[in-house]
Amino acid sequence: MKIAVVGSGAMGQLFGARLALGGNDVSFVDANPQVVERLNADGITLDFGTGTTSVVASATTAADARGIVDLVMMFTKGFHTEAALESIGHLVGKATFGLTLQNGLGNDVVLEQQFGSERTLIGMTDLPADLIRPGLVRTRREGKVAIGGTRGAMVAQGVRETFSAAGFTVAETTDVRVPIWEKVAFNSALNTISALTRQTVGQIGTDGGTRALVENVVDEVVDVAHAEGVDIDNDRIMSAVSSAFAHHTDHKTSMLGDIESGRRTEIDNIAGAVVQRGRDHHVETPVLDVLCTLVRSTQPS
Ligand SMILES: NC(=O)C1=CN([C@@H]2O[C@H](COP(=O)(O)OP(=O)(O)OC[C@H]3O[C@@H](n4cnc5c(N)ncnc54)[C@H](OP(=O)(O)O)[C@@H]3O)[C@@H](O)[C@H]2O)C=CC1
Ligand SMILES: CC(C)(CO)C(=O)C(=O)O
Repeated sequence: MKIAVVGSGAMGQLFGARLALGGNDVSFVDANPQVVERLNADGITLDFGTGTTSVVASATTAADARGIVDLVMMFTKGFHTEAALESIGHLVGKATFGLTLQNGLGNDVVLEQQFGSERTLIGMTDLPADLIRPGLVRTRREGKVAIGGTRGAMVAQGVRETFSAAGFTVAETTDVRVPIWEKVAFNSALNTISALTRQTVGQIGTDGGTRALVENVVDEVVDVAHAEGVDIDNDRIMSAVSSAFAHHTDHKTSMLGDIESGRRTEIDNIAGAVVQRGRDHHVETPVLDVLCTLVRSTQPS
């Protein structure tokens, strides 16, 4: 499959490298010319903790990217998706699918403007990626992806098979909104708390205070999701959280990474989007309200 990964940071490099190692024709697109240069010069090395794997990479900025692709995989931060999609319009043909596994809510709406609802694929991943430097990503093998279509799951089958063939664990799902919202619950808790306390995922798990806060946030997101008609499950979310505490011990969440680098966070795409939907449904989210306010006041304006 001919795939353009748009946004070649931690996750773009992880997924693009694994899909390339799986035999796909992957090109990387990024807004930062220095990232492009490093990827072309050094390729990408994935450090799984138990060993490393390397692959050559072909990267460009959007303006230099050429050729219609089968799949555009979005891995910018949520607030950059619209501009990034506009810049790669020339790679999109009538048969091109768009896929987002970005965190947060509302990514489907942005992709549908470019690909139409028939060709928009949405989903989630709980694989972690830490960008040590462009071309070196620390990650883990434990984790999965879930992929579905905004207009039903059938159209997603071919893309799911491509991911399976590249060695990803692809979760079975009848309603892809469920894993997306369950991941939003997970991120609303772990990403905000890590961003504010500067703790790694493992440290949040060993601190009784932050562990309790995680449970409060998850309860609130579950209430909002149920009000939206999405049947997410508190026990399943807490089990994913426990697994991250055990396996993703040293991982700094992407929101903590952003705070440490003085960059804007995805607070409005993740926890802020839940608060907004809570308001729409008259569901109170007092803990999330406080966390959102604190993260917003911590990030650069
Ligand atoms: N890191 C993780 O462990 C996980 C992250 N996610 C989600 O995946 C998504 C990506 O996260 P992550 O990889 O960590 O983010 P990064 O910030 O590492 O990577 C995003 C990349 O996109 C680039 N970019 C910005 N604007 C554009 C544009 N217009 N066109 C092309 N590229 C652009 C950025 O450049 P610049 O830096 O110059 O802005 C950066 O290189 C987020 O939604 C995140 O929540 C999901 C699961 C796990
Ligand atoms: C914590 C993690 C890795 C969950 O998989 C994540 O989604 C993030 O860092 O944004």
